[in-house]
Amino acid sequence: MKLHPSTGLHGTISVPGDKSVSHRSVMLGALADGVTHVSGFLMGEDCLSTIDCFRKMGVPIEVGDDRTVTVHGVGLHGLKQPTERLYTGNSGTTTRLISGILSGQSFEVSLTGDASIEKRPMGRIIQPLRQMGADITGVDDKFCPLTIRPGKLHGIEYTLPVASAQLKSAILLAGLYADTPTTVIEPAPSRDHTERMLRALGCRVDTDGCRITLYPPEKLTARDVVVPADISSAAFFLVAGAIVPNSEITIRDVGVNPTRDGVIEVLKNMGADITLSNLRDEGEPICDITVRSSQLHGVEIGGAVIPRLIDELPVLAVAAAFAQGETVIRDAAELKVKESNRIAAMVSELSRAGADVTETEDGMIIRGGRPLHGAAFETYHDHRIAMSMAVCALACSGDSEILDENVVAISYPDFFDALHRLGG
Ligand SMILES: O=C(O)C1=C[C@@H](OP(=O)(O)O)[C@@H](O)[C@H](O)C1
Ligand SMILES: C=C(OP(=O)(O)O)C(=O)O
Repeated sequence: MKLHPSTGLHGTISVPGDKSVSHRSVMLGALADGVTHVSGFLMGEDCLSTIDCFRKMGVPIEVGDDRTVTVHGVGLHGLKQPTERLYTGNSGTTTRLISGILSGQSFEVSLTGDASIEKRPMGRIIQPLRQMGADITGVDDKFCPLTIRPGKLHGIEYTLPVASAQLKSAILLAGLYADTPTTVIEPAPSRDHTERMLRALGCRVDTDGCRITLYPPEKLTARDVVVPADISSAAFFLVAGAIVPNSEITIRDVGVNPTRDGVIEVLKNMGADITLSNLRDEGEPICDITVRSSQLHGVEIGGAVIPRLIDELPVLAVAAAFAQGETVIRDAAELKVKESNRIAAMVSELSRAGADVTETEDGMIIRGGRPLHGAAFETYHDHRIAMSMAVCALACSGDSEILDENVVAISYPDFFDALHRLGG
C-alpha cells in the first residue's frame, strides 16, 4: 500500500464495531438461553475466529450482510464436543476467554492459533484456572496448543499479576461453572465489558474498586447487543486528525467506556483539539468525537491509565513523534507480548522515518518535533503497527509504503478505504 503526505483530512466517518464487545456478544450469547441479535458486529478476522469456534461446538450462528449476527444460545451446559481442534487465528482474546469457558465443560477439547498466538503467554491463564480445578495443559505449561479436559471447578480469590481484561475474563467465565463465587483483584481497572454483559444477562457480578466477584448463575438470559464503534479503531483517526495539518474529522457512535477512554485523556493532555458530543448510553456509553489539527506537546504516559489505552499506545507513539518535546511511555511491558513486540516494532519503524526514539524496559522515550520522512514500513504481521505507521506516513514528507497491509483485516478490514474517503 502506497501512501502520500496528506494536506488535510476532512469528513465524518463510522469506524467498525468494538472488537472486545463483539467477541463477548458471541461467547455469552452462545451460553445464554434464547436468541441474541447483535448489531454493529465487527466483521474482522479475530471476531470471525470466535464465531468459528462456537459453531464448531454446535452453536447455530447466522452472519448477516449488514454487520448483524444472530446467536442461538445453547445454555450454559449446551456446548458440544468439537470434532476437531479449535483454531483461534490471531486472536488472544478468543484464546484466553474461550479457555475459561472450556474449563467448565464436560468434554475434552484442544485449541491453538497462528504463529503469533503460539508465542503469546498462556501460563497466566493456566495457573489460575488450575487453581479453580481445571484440567488444562499447554506446551511447557506456558503456550498453545492447550488441551482442556473436564474438571470440577470451585471459586477462588485471585490477585492478577498484570492488569489484563483477558486474564480477568478467563477466570470470571470459568467462575460461571464453579460451585462457589469467584473473586478477581486487579492491580488497576481493565476493560469491564465482560462484567457489564454478564450483568445484562442476569448474572450477579459485584465490582468494588479493583475487586470483582462473580456469583455462579443458574442460567444466562439472552439479550440483544448493540456494539459501539471501537475506540481502538477510532484512535487512528484521532491521531491522524491531530497531526495532519488542516484536518477536521468526526467519528460517530464511539464507545467511551471509562475503562477504554485513556486515549482521549492523553491526547487532550498533549494539546489535541478534541470535542465529544451526543453522549448517550446503550449498555456502553457512546458519543461522537471531533478532532481538529493542533500542535501537540510531549507528556508522561504511565500508571493506571495504561490498561485504559493499551492498544492505542502504538498510535500514541506516532502522535508523540510529531509533538514538541519529550514523551515518556512507561509501565507498558505488556506491549511486548501482543501480536508483536509493539515496543520494539514502533521504535524500529519510527526510527526508520527519522524519529528520535529510545526503547526502555517497559516502554519508550520519544523526543518529538524532528521532521519525519516517508519510508517502507514493516508491520510485523501486526494490524495495529500497520495502521499506526499508515497514520505516520500521512504526516511525513515524501511517500511511504506499508508492507503486508492486509494484516489490518484482523480488526479493521476497510481501514485504507476510510483513510481514502477522508482525503488521505
Ligand atoms: O479483553 C479484551 O477484549 C482485550 C484486552 C486487552 O488484552 P490484555 O487483557 O491481554 O491486556 C487488549 O489488548 C485486547 O486487544 C482486547
Ligand atoms: C492485542 C490485541 O488483540 P488480541 O490480544 O485479542 O490478539 C489487539 O487487538 O491489539
